[in-house]
Amino acid sequence: MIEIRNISKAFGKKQILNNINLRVEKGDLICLLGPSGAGKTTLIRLIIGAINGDEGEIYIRGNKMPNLEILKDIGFMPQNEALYNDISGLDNLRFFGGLMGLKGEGLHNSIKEILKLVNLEDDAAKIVDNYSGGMKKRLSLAIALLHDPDILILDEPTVGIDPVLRKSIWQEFNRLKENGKTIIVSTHVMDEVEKCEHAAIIYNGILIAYGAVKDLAARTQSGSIEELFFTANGGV
Ligand SMILES: Nc1ncnc2c1ncn2[C@@H]1O[C@H](COP(=O)(O)OP(=O)(O)OP(=O)(O)O)[C@@H](O)[C@H]1O
Repeated sequence: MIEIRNISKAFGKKQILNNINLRVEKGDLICLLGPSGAGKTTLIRLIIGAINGDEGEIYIRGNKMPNLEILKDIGFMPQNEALYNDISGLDNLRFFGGLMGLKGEGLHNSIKEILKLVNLEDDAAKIVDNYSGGMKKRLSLAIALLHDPDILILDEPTVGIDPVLRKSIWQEFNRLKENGKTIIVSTHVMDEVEKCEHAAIIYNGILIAYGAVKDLAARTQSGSIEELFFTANGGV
C-alpha cells in the first residue's frame, strides 16, 4: 500500500534520514516513534511529497509520489496547524471541505459528524484565533478526517489534547482502521505506541526497528519499547 524504498535526506550537511525502508499494508495502523529531532516529520513530508528525497522512492498503491490523484485520498494533519485564524472553526471546515470537493448536504453532514468526534460542536462558531492550542489541534484533525480519506497521515495528532479526548481519538483511529483505513501516526509518547498494531522506531534518522508492537516489546529485557532507544544509544 505505502512503500518507502531506500529513502535518504540531508538538509545542508546534516543527514536527517538514512536509507529508510518501510512497507505499510492497507488497513494498518502504524506509529512512527522517535525522540524529538529523529526525523519523523521529515519522513512524513517525504511520504506526502511535500519535499523530495535525495535518494530513494515512495510509492502509494503502486504510484510514485508525489502524485496529485493519490494526494486527494490522503488526510494529512501537519504538526503545526495550517488554519485560518481570522475565521471560525466552522468556516475553516467549510473552506477545506470545499477544497476537497465536498458540498451541500454532504459537506454539512460530514462537518456535523466530525465536530462531534473532536468535541468542538459548541465552539465551532468561534474565531479560531480565540481557540486554545488543544482546540486548534482538534480542528486540524477534523480537517484531515473530513473528506473520509483512505489514508491518514497524522503528525503528532494528540499533542496538547487532554487524556479523555485523547482516548476517544485513539478509539476513533482504531475504528477507522477496522473500516480499512491505513493510518500513520507519529508520536514521541511511548504509551501511544501500544495503541498501534505496528511501530517504526526512528532514532537519529535511522529506522532501528520495525514490526508488530508486541514483538518489538518482547525483544527487550524489560518488555518495554523504550529500551530499544537505550540500546540504540549504546545502553546509556
Ligand atoms: N527544512 C529544514 N531545514 C533544515 N533542517 C531541517 C529542516 N526540517 C527539519 N530539519 C532538521 O531535521 C531534523 C529532524 O527534524 P524532524 O522535524 O523531522 O524531527 P521529528 O522527529 O519530527 O521531531 P519532533 O518530534 O520534535 O517533531 C532536526 O534536526 C531538524 O532541525
